[in-house]
Amino acid sequence: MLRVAVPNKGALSEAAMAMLSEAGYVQRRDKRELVMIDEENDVEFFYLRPRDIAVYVGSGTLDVGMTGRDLFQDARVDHGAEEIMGLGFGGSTFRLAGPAGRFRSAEDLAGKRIATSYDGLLSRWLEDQDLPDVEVVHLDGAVETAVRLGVADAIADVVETGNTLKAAGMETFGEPIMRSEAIMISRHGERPAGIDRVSRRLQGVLVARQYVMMDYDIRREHLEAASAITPGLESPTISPLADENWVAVRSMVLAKRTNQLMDELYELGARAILVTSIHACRV
Ligand SMILES: Nc1ncnc2c1ncn2[C@@H]1O[C@H](COP(=O)(O)OP(=O)(O)OP(=O)(O)O)[C@@H](O)[C@H]1O
Ligand SMILES: O=P(O)(O)OC[C@H]1O[C@H](OP(=O)(O)OP(=O)(O)O)[C@H](O)[C@@H]1O
Ligand SMILES: [Mg+2]
Repeated sequence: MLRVAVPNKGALSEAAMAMLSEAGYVQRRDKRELVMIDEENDVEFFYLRPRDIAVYVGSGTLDVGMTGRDLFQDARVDHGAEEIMGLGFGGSTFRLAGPAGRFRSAEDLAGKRIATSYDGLLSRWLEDQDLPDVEVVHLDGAVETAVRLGVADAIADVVETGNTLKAAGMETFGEPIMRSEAIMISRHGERPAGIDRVSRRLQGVLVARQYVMMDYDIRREHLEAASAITPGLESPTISPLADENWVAVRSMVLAKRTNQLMDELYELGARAILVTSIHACRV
């Protein structure tokens, strides 16, 4: 049975469970359940702190897990586990910040104290910088308050909307240290049985969320131009119509481009343009 780690709380938890449900897996209904066996799919889910998931997978105790890329790199278990796919949610940046107007670039950090909950990530970044005498101050959370309370001069933290920083009178400076999203990690070495099936299912969810199905009729002489507008993932499906001067075309397109593509196709002469959502798919 494949053993999969899922975030039990925090920013990634609900989206991770929603994605697994969409991929056809049974998820826990009660927050107190720590393990959930999905007999039919031969998978066992363990609900764990997202920060600990890299440790379980990295040590080989669990086969795969969902966590944040920033948390994975922070755990420094890169020899034990590897990222196998991005999951398209939980996006954030990991950035330096300080009191508004105090720092202009990372170079201004020489001799300063930086508070963070991600010491592994910050220390690794510092190793590549030429910044003498920087002290890393570990805090468990709410690091935005560290400067006001005098335990640090700057912070390095997760920034999504930036609202938390703003409310604390802080602003970011320098380039982001990293860009993160939820990822799937797998233990190194021999690929656990069943892992390809799980990742194919999740890939299917990602595609079903991003794409829609577009159908339209077009005169044969415009088919080539229309196919160039909607090339599909592999190539569009072309079906004959009763009127042999016309064909029906079916193609997957990016949902966010739907209206733009319909405009272009209409102007080319396409008619009866229909868009339907994709409930599930395997690509
Ligand atoms: N707005 C956000 N706030 C916090 N984390 C976010 C946000 N958006 C995405 N994330 C991601 O969620 C993960 C952090 O999750 P979580 O907040 O559960 O961890 P934590 O801060 O270590 O735990 P806790 O807050 O329970 O102490 C990281 O991968 C982070 O990049
Ligand atoms: O840019 P924003 O959208 O405001 O989000 C980022 C904030 O959210 C996280 O805190 P969290 O809620 O996890 O609390 P914590 O600091 O105690 O971990 C993170 O540490 C930032 O404080
Ligand atoms: Mg947090």
